[in-house]
Amino acid sequence: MLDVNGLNTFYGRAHILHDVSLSVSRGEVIALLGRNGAGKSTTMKTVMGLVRPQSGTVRFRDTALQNRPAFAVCREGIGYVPEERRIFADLTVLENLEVGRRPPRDDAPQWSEEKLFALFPNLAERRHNLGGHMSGGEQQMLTIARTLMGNPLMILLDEPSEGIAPVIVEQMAKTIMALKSEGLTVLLSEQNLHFARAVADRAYIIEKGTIRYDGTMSELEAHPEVREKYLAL
Ligand SMILES: Nc1ncnc2c1ncn2[C@@H]1O[C@H](COP(=O)(O)OP(=O)(O)OP(=O)(O)O)[C@@H](O)[C@H]1O
Repeated sequence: MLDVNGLNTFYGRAHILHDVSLSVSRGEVIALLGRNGAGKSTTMKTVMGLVRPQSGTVRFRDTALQNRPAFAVCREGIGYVPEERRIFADLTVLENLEVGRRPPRDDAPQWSEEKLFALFPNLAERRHNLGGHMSGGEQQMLTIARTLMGNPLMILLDEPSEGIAPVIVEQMAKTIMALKSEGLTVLLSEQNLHFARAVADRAYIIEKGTIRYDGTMSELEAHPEVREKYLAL
């Protein structure tokens, strides 16, 4: 569904991504693993058209996306949840969701507020609360829920477990599994191998902007030396 090939991305003169290639098939949950500063966010931003690659291609269902602006990438059906949660602090939970509403697509799971409240019970209880009054974990859930209101075919989640309480991390893993069972395709970035283990089918490991490893989660289990070399354990 998503095919990224040979991406080279620079910030100014700093060469950040080196020939990054990865692919995600329909219905898969794929983890992009790596330590702080390895290039996970830059990979996502490049796919989303927020940062322009100097070379390489991004194809989504046979449409070339490289060098397309972010709004066009969203319109093709890719939703993006950045690391810094971007909720509207002075809108209620319901209003935040309404902002994300886009027309349904025939070939993507369709979401309504009620369906999302079933998936995120914490948000249901607080539907009339202001976004700014929610905890970090709830804001993270709200950002994901608002992205789903756009009825995407695929979502990119940048470090969904970062900076949230352990009990919410567990809920987050369950939510991602529920999204997968709805047929949504997911690419998530993580430093937390434990979280990735719980949700992902396959993983890529990135270090210094280079993909060092790819394989199924069980293959990664069988290679402790890879985990030790490239991941925070
Ligand atoms: N806007 C920017 N300008 C210059 N350098 C940047 C910029 N954003 C990120 N970098 C650098 O690019 C490299 C990759 O950063 P990136 O944010 O993609 O890493 P990451 O794997 O997502 O890690 P993190 O968990 O810290 O976000 C780092 O060395 C970082 O310092």
